[in-house]
Amino acid sequence: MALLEVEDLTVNFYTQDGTVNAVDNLSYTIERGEKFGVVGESGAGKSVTALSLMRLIERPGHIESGEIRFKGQDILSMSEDEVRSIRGNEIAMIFQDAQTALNPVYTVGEQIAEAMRHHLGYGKSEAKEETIDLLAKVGIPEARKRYSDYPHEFSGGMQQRAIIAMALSCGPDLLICDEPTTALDVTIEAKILEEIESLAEEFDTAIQLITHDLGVIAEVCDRVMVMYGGKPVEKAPVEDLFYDPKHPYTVGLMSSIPRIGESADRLQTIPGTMPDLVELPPGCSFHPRCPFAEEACTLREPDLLDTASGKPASDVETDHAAACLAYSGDLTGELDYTVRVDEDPKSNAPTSQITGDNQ
Ligand SMILES: Nc1ncnc2c1ncn2[C@@H]1O[C@H](COP(=O)(O)OP(=O)(O)OP(=O)(O)O)[C@@H](O)[C@H]1O
Repeated sequence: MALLEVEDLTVNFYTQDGTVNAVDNLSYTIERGEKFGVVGESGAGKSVTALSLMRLIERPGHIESGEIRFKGQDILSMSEDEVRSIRGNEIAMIFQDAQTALNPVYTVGEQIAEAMRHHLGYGKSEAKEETIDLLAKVGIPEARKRYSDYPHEFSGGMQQRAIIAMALSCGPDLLICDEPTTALDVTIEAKILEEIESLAEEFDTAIQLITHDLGVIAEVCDRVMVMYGGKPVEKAPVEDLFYDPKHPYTVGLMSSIPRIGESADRLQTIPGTMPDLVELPPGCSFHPRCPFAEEACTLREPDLLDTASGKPASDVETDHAAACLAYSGDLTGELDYTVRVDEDPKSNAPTSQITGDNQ
């Protein structure tokens, strides 16, 4: 049994402009200790998916259907008390904006110690010593002294480290990180990502890392799901995704990874924007932006298929799946792109360039 099994999750928001289908029939699994990336542009449904796992979707949002099984138990059918005992304890979450997660009126150390006392039943001095240990582990210098500092006395990077310490304080099995480094300087970003990765390894915590940046995924994750318009368009082990992307949207995302030393005007981005989720285009929702789109793409919505066999990903064991008519044999042309992967000496992340007639 996987640690987390999300099956056919559908989440809508009932707005004045109409029903926003933010997450549409989404399925994925995360194994124990696995680092799973979720990537896509703004509005793809990444955060709504994460909030659903913690059952934190509020009006006008509603989880319409699906199952979210954590260690085999369906989170969606649990009582509010049961969910509360899992939240922040077995499943922890780190948000982009650390400041909102720290309470300004308590010292950083007290907040973490309090979480430990509450969830783990530690005594006062035990919780304090454990907190100091944890602060040191996440890279806060002079942790004993900083224990009594208030959040405003910490820099942005330090605050984010404190949030990581808080999230890990109860030894969660799953850590959801939603854009954990977006608000930070790039040099601090790399360090924090390393920190998250090595701590997750030490605590054997699985990670669901949400980002719009494939470079961040390459640094940290084992497997990745690319989302577009509330649906997964590609799922693969990270290496396969980088060296052999199968969905044109993924290819477009890869060509937008900035490379150190490369001027911004040479970067390609995918023309167009995410469609309006109230009125999705017919057929494949990516077709208006896809350089390979044909008439069939405007008519038929592609299923997520195993790219090797063309069989539905829901029916077969698949390592690499994509939702594109190219894999069901419904396209007359080819997906004509080549991906060049350059190993960047300054980072572990491969970066890619797209060449080909259609780019
Ligand atoms: N409270 C809300 N009310 C109405 N619509 C919402 C609400 N929250 C999210 N949505 C809609 O759900 C869709 C998915 O949003 P979500 O925040 O999950 O995207 P995302 O991929 O996480 O993007 P970002 O990277 O900007 O956070 C968007 O179209 C958004 O407008």
